[in-house]
Amino acid sequence: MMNPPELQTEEMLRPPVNRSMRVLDRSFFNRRIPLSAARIFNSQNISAVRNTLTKSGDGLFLPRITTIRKDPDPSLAASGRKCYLLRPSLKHNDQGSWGPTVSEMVSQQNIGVIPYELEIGYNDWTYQEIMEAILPEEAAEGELPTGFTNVGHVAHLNLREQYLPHKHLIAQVLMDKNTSVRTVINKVDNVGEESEYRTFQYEVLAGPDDLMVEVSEENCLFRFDYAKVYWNSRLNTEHHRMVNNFKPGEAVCDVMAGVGPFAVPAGKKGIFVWANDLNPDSYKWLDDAITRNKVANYVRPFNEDGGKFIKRAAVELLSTDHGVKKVVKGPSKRKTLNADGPKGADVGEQSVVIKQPKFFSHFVMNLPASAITFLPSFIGIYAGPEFAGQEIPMPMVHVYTFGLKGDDNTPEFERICRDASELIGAPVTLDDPETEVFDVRDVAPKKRMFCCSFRLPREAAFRKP
Ligand SMILES: C[S@@+](CC[C@H](N)C(=O)[O-])C[C@H]1O[C@@H](n2cnc3c(N)ncnc32)[C@H](O)[C@@H]1O
Repeated sequence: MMNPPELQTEEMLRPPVNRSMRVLDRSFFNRRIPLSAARIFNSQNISAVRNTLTKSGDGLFLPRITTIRKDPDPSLAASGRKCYLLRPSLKHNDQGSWGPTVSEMVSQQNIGVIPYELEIGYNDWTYQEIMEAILPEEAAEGELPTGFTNVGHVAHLNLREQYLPHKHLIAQVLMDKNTSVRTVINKVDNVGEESEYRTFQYEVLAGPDDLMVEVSEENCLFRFDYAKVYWNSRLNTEHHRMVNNFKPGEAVCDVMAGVGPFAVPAGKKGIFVWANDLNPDSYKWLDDAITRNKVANYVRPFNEDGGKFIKRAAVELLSTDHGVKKVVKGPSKRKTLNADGPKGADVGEQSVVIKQPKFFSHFVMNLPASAITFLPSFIGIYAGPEFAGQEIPMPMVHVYTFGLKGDDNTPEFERICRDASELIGAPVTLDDPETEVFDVRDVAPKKRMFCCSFRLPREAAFRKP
């Protein structure tokens, strides 16, 4: 472990640089750094010495490096003697570099100043620091591939072209530095972006090709094969926001439910959800999540095309009798004396049946690339003879879509409402206080994901074919 002689100590406190490394060589990062240390004569004084030297700025400041160490002399170390690492510019053999605090402590015989060789290695550097040391120079300009999404034990990278020659190296360091990561994958092309089930093509860069993951969201546990179904951990805030719109006892139709990140947490809140997805694998893992999270009383899975499901579900809900028995607390104290008990007595718990409503209060369609094109399915949704004479509350429709990113979103919001109006054949306008276009998140430099929520216009819902 020889240091290049021209290196100054300060430089050695950064990881050594090797931009031609292709296979991870952890030992390359080992260094012995000549420093000085304060030998603490009285072990009772350790924290006092450390506090004084930290305050005066004479201590070594290097994140993650322990500055209180065993004395380098083995016989002193054996008797518990410690030393405190000092700033690199303070040299044990140059009293002129000590400064007033160290000089005074030495003259009072609190400390001695001794040479200390600090051994430092791969484990002492962060992922970021190692990336800066091994990736091409542009990396220093803040272009580091630090962004990855964690799905259970899988780290999912989407590496830019310039990093592809270093992909295995990046993956290995990423895995070393994140103990919960067991497999690192990289998205290989954009074909998956447009795939029917919103899955993607990937290559495994490190660890086993095992994408069976377990993730937790909103206190619900999901298990699924990430290679076969859609999941995006970055949507958790949006899932939470949407579920907050639903009230216990309401019925919700989740038209493109995936493995259930809206449906299952909503079920836990006592909301009746009919959750559908066209992908048989999504259906399988949605069903699994329903059982796993014990929401089968509230969430029912379906596996068909969303466009057809919208009308069919509306009709079937009307003729479905379903309820959930629930134990609720009665009023805590009796107000009057009656035959059942004395005044002031606790009436305790009682069992009630929460009936599934006959009409959906919300329809959710999260398939931003094309969900808006499913809006014509709402035309005439309540025009069938089975609905005649019913008093039907109009549902809220929440449709996700992509749009252009700009400083002012208003033109894009208006464009989305215009598209929705055209497709549904009735006005959807921002003048209606119930209409909202919510800015969900950035998906690319010029692309954003929005959610357009509006009350289904009656004229669309009752229009005869
Ligand atoms: C963007 S994902 C959203 C999944 C889930 N709602 C979420 O928030 O994570 C879109 C889902 O729509 C499903 N899908 C695609 N085409 C569909 C269709 N015609 N009918 C129903 N579901 C469809 C996909 O399989 C995928 O699970």
